Amino acid sequence: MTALTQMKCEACQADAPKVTDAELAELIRMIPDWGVQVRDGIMQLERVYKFKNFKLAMAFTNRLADLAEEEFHHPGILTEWGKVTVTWWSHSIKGLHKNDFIMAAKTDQLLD
Ligand SMILES: C[C@H](O)[C@H](O)[C@H]1CNC2=NC(N)=NC(=O)C2=N1
Repeated sequence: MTALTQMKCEACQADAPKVTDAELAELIRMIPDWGVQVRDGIMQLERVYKFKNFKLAMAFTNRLADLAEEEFHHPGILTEWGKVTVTWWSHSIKGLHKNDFIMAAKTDQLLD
């Protein structure tokens, strides 16, 4: 199977299917540092990245913003001193799409 980081997001229409439980179980194993949260009934992927200071946290945030624009798929981002919380879900389907797993894997690559 192609690595998530080699894939591109697809345009996610409102009628696009959410990942099934089986797909979720398979995909979440590919991004072991990410957890699943449910907020207002919406399933989301979330990871907290730690940094030495605010400047490094902000630099990562800006790289993530560029990635989101490239893929036209956008995360929730909370940037604090030494910490960035990144949350991925698909607004159009109010849940998780394969795009979110692709973007989580590509977010991890920003650390390389
Ligand atoms: C308004 C804009 O079309 C939408 O927000 C696009 C672009 N970015 C997006 N990002 C995410 N995470 N989900 C979407 O459904 C989405 N759709």
